[in-house]
Amino acid sequence: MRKVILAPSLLSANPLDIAGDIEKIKGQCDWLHIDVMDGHFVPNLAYGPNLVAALRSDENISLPIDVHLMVEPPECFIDLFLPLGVDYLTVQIEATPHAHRVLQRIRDSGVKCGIALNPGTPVEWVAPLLPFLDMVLVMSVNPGFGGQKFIPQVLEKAGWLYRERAVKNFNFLIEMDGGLGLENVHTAVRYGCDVIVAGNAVFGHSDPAFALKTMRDKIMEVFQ
Ligand SMILES: O=C(CO)[C@@H](O)[C@H](O)COP(=O)(O)O
Ligand SMILES: [Co+2]
Repeated sequence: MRKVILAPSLLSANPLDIAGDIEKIKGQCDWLHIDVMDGHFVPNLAYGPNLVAALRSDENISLPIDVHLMVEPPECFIDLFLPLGVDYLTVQIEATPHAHRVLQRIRDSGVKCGIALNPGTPVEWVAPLLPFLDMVLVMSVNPGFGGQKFIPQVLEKAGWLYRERAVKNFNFLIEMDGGLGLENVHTAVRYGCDVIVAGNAVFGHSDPAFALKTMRDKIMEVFQ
């Protein structure tokens, strides 16, 4: 059985009580997913290094931190995050002509590197990068906002990555982000996803820990 990682997105947490929301879910999740938005690559603004630093220095929070940079160009911003003790730093492939160089810099700093693909970006774009990647993030909504509708056509990208990884013996994780919840989490896992990001389905629920536990149960059914 594959280990499936649940990574709630703090974009949908209560901005006035992020620590309180993390306290509610920390027994039921594996990572924390943090969205960074620049108002340029995406039409929204969200989170930055100060939140990441505050989370990392909080002794009550030991969960791995997965930072999703929706900023252009990422090479101008990665140095803000690399010294903070993040676990994964993911950049969008559409945001730079120098994806390989950016990934190398992330890796050289001892941080795991990921590349994200918008729904309209062909998955083959990442093919030359696969040997150097720790994670591929398949966006299942257009980036910029939480609470959007899942785009099912992206599932095939996860399937392609899963097969490519098996055939060529690569090590990257396959992450999916956007519009995921109780009704489709099992489908994403069936297509090969290892990391499930969910914002609205978790923090929009009256009991976020219960929402995560129910997602976990749905995932378990895939392997039975
Ligand atoms: O990167 C993004 C949005 O750009 C995500 O991480 C969202 O935060 C996911 O939220 P939901 O679609 O699960 O509500
Ligand atoms: Co994200």
